[in-house]
Amino acid sequence: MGALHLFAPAKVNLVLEVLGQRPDGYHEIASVFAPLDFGDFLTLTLLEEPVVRLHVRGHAVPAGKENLAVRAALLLRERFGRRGGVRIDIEKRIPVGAGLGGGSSDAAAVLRGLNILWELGIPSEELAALGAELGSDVPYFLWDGFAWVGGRGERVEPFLPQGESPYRLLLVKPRASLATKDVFLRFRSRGFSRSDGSRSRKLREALCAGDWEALPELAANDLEGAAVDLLPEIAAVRETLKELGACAAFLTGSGPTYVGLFRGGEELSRAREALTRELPFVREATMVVRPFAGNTSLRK
Ligand SMILES: C[C@@](CO)(OP(=O)(O)O)[C@H](O)COP(=O)(O)OP(=O)(O)OC[C@H]1O[C@@H](n2ccc(N)nc2=O)[C@H](O)[C@@H]1O
Ligand SMILES: Nc1ncnc2c1ncn2[C@@H]1O[C@H](COP(=O)(O)OP(=O)(O)O)[C@@H](O)[C@H]1O
Repeated sequence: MGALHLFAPAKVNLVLEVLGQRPDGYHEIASVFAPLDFGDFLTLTLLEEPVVRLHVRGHAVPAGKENLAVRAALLLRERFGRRGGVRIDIEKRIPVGAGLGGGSSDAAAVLRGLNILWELGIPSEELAALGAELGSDVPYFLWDGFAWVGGRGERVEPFLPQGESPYRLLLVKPRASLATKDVFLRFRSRGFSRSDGSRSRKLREALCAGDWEALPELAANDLEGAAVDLLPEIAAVRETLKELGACAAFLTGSGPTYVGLFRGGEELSRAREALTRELPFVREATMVVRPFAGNTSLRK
């Protein structure tokens, strides 16, 4: 029986703008997503019995049908009627409910992997539509690289920044997690101001022109006020990152993980040591700038 090893990267939102609420209740966003060299590892092993089994090491995640990776496999089986089953092993390194997109990345990896192992030949657009049924972030993870993302997450426009990022990232998450839904609800009920999408467009243009200096100025997240309302202690994380030499500190996704951008390795090491003493999850990472692989990578 075949097996496939997959890397499911974490993401950060370099800019996250909320443009308004849609008739379906979701929010229209404009965002720049960047993939990291840090993520989960998955192994998919085909089984003869028609079952989907899950084995997880590392951070605790929901078992069974609540798990997005399992849901991705069940969705494919239901739509494409495969007889066999699959065992999904996840080495869960991305913290859960962190704004780093871990569950969505696992689900996308399972969609990509089973499309290959079960020889389904699903074209990338159709796979992305299936992904959107599982979660707003899933379509992004079916692509490989930086992307401008719009709609509720289903509009994914990959782009290739020029040159290499001069920054190292420090990801810092307090013990508590935040549910995306609660953060959007708070955003609405507090009437936090909305954006017009120009920041995301500007950042995409700057990175495509190799202007990495624009990143610390443009990095921002409209959900930050709502996340801080729900978890006031995270405001201190931002301040500490700045005091420790980050050239920018911003929230990723619906939080509560903060991203510190560092130019120098020494400052980053000092910040990492200082924060590790206080907080449970502190991790260095790099944004992965690589050529956009395009549709064909999904059909391999
Ligand atoms: C905000 C973002 C930005 O990357 O990040 P995360 O913090 O979750 O990573 C995402 O758009 C999140 O995507 P995802 O985590 O897949 O969300 P979903 O499961 O689809 O939605 C969870 C809930 O969040 C709200 N939601 C989500 C996305 C969106 N564009 N508008 C919304 O209002 C809805 O209430 C929905 O029921
Ligand atoms: N494989 C999985 N990995 C992480 N979270 C999962 C997974 N499957 C289901 N979930 C659930 O999805 C929700 C969002 O988790 P996650 O994707 O880690 O956060 P975020 O959307 O903030 O990036 C959590 O409630 C978590 O319990």
